[in-house]
Amino acid sequence: MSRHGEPAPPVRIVHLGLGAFHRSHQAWFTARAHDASEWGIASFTGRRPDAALALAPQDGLFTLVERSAEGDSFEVVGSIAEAVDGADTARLEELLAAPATAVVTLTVTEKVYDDGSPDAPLGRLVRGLAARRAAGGGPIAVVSCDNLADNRTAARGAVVRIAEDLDAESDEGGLAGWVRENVSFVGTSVDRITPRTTPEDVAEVAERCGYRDASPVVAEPFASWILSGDFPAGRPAWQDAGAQFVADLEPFENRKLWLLNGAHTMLAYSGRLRDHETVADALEDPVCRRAVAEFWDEAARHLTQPGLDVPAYRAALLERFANPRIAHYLAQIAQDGSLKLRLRCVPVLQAERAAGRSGLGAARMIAAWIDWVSEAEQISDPLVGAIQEALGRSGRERTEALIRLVDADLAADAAVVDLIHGLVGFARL
Ligand SMILES: NC(=O)c1ccc[n+]([C@@H]2O[C@H](COP(=O)([O-])OP(=O)(O)OC[C@H]3O[C@@H](n4cnc5c(N)ncnc54)[C@H](O)[C@@H]3O)[C@@H](O)[C@H]2O)c1
Ligand SMILES: O=P(O)(O)OC[C@@H](O)[C@@H](O)[C@H](O)[C@H](O)CO
Repeated sequence: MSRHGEPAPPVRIVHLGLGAFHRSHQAWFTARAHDASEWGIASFTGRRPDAALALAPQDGLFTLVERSAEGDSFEVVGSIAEAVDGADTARLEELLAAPATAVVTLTVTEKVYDDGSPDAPLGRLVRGLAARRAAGGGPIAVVSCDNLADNRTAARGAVVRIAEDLDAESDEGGLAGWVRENVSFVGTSVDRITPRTTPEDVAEVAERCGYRDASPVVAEPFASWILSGDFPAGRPAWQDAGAQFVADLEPFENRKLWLLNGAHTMLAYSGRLRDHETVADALEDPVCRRAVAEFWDEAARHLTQPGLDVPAYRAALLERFANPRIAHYLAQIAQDGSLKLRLRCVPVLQAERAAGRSGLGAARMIAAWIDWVSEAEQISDPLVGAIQEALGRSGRERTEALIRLVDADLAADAAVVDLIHGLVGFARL
């Protein structure tokens, strides 16, 4: 794949976290805008250079395979003008200092918002913002596209904290104040199921398209992007591809995080315990499906704002999850569970308890996680050490220690601990 000498669109967007989802979502929305020729993306990898090494030789071009239950369609996406190794902080700082750069987007995974080390993505971003301040590059928008509740506040909090630390170390100071005045943090709810690309996908693109793409991306046809916030230096016409701009993001965010991501997490743990590999497999199992429906009933009681149309959203989710041609592996979704439960399950459990109900459906999700971490050969989680320590205990005390890693208040509520302890084992074969 190559641009055959045609120029890439000029870089006006910097992205951190060059993964599969960024390409099926923000890069695709940007390529679909009527002003796409004015908005190129420089996309930086996170921990490893691999994704940049695969894309750079093909001029940033890649194939999006849109996979529906009926078949695949193929589209070359041209919005990534540069694919860069995240370790190249000189290029990042140069681009962020440039007044033409108007937007920074992030898909760095949920746990990275708690990582303030200088070489983590947000540390790099803050050094880039310092370069922008020094160069007089002007205001800019930072758009978090990670599955976090109130991701705008999470991004702002993390960036300002790191800027304050830098201020404390420097003689000049003032960076945190500059960030507060010049960086507009935009909140989003993002949605497009994008599993990891497999070698079979690479082979399929070669066969069906007649060219070699080292790094295609596979996604479902559905795509949604709901945004809230200002873009002081402009943005692409993402609405052309269906993006929605709203004043109050929270109801949409909760609907997506609780119903879609919550169901994913429930299916991941209950499904793995019952030997299923993918979301579609687990959904066919009545035990897993009942657990999802019960959790959804609880979540729906707290999704009452007009316009959310929860019954239609649930029906659409069942259809999306059941797509037999999307192999979305439960093992991938199961990663970082302590953090994901906090976002996808705990708010529903708390809301149910506050309303005087048990929260049985949400409690089941935590019970399934406890069972899964007890059995898993490998646990990928920012709290893996503490999880292992808790697993060394026994009985109710063990359950309580594991719940504490998800939420300290829940662990302090004896009725919740008893409820979850009694549910452990519900999904085992
Ligand atoms: N895949 C999806 O269906 C989907 C849908 C909606 C939202 N999201 C959001 O996008 C995020 C990324 O998803 P993806 O499928 O592209 O994953 P991915 O693994 O393909 O990409 C994640 C990117 O973040 C970087 N990263 C991860 N952990 C890091 C760390 N500790 N330090 C530095 N960089 C790190 C990786 O290097 C990579 O560039 C998710 O965590 C989620 O918040 C994903
Ligand atoms: O991407 P993660 O690992 O945070 O979560 C796994 C899935 O629940 C998630 O990626 C969904 O597929 C996605 O949020 C759908 O839009």
